[in-house]
Amino acid sequence: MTDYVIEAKGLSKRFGDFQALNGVDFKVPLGRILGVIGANGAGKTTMLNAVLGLSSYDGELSVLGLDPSKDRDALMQDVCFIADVATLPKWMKVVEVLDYVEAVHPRFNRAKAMDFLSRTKVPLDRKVRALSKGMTVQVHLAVVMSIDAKLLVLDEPTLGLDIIFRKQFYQSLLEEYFDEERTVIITTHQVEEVEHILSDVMFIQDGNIVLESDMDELTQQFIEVMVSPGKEEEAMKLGPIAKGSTFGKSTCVYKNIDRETLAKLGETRRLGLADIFVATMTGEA
Ligand SMILES: Nc1ncnc2c1ncn2[C@@H]1O[C@H](COP(=O)(O)OP(=O)(O)OP(=O)(O)O)[C@@H](O)[C@H]1O
Repeated sequence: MTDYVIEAKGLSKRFGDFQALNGVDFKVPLGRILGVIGANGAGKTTMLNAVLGLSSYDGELSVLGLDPSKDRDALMQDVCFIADVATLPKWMKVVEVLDYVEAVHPRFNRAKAMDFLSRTKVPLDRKVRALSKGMTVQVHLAVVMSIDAKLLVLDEPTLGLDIIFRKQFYQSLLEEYFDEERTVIITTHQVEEVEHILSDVMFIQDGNIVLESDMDELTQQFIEVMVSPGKEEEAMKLGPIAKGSTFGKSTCVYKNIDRETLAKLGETRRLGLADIFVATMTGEA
């Protein structure tokens, strides 16, 4: 077994003429919660599908020491995932879904799933077909969170869920599911809701990884300055990575420039993940 849960080298995916993933290299260590952030169509799902052995790819890829393109069955013993299109058999009642998973998956903990569902309004005797969109996702999450897996991949897991459940979900993911023996990968556009649980982050743009960092390090690196009148020229000389304006004052975002230097230009503040993402991708503060 390698030290990394995932190791990718030159990982590529092409759909006809279109290069969806462009020879990316990355490593994901054990015991981390990685957020994969990118605009629509950036290549997040394409990357996760390769990791899960759901699609072919070029390049080298090892997941839990296995080759996902060849060893998918073995891999699925230790990997659990929820795709951005949550699908469950529509003809089954919720309780039958639990019966089914219990019968086929040796590491499924039914009591845990029941506990999870007891915090929702999902009726166990209702057919999946008759559940609301959010309830279907809740059932799906209850199932995957109750399987003892080494790698959990969540592609837009909270799509269609109300804000209260979304908060509860991420809280229980952190407090009840996650431990240092597991690794979780999450993609979501609701960056503000996950940033407090992430240990690492990866930004993807047009099939390339444009940033990879430890969360703590990342938030230390970026500082926004609301530039005081008369300091604009000085501010530009320090090479901001993004510019904008707030209340008629210009704002600049800097990467890796110490706070004391920047404080001479105006009021400074650290940025959240969403702002760092926008500044990095668009050059706008
Ligand atoms: N089966 C396919 N055939 C052709 N092109 C595809 C296919 N699947 C994905 N693509 C293209 O690859 C690119 C990356 O898609 P992907 O689904 O990985 O994006 P994403 O980052 O997950 O986006 P979103 O946030 O919108 O879900 C897109 O341009 C998409 O149209």
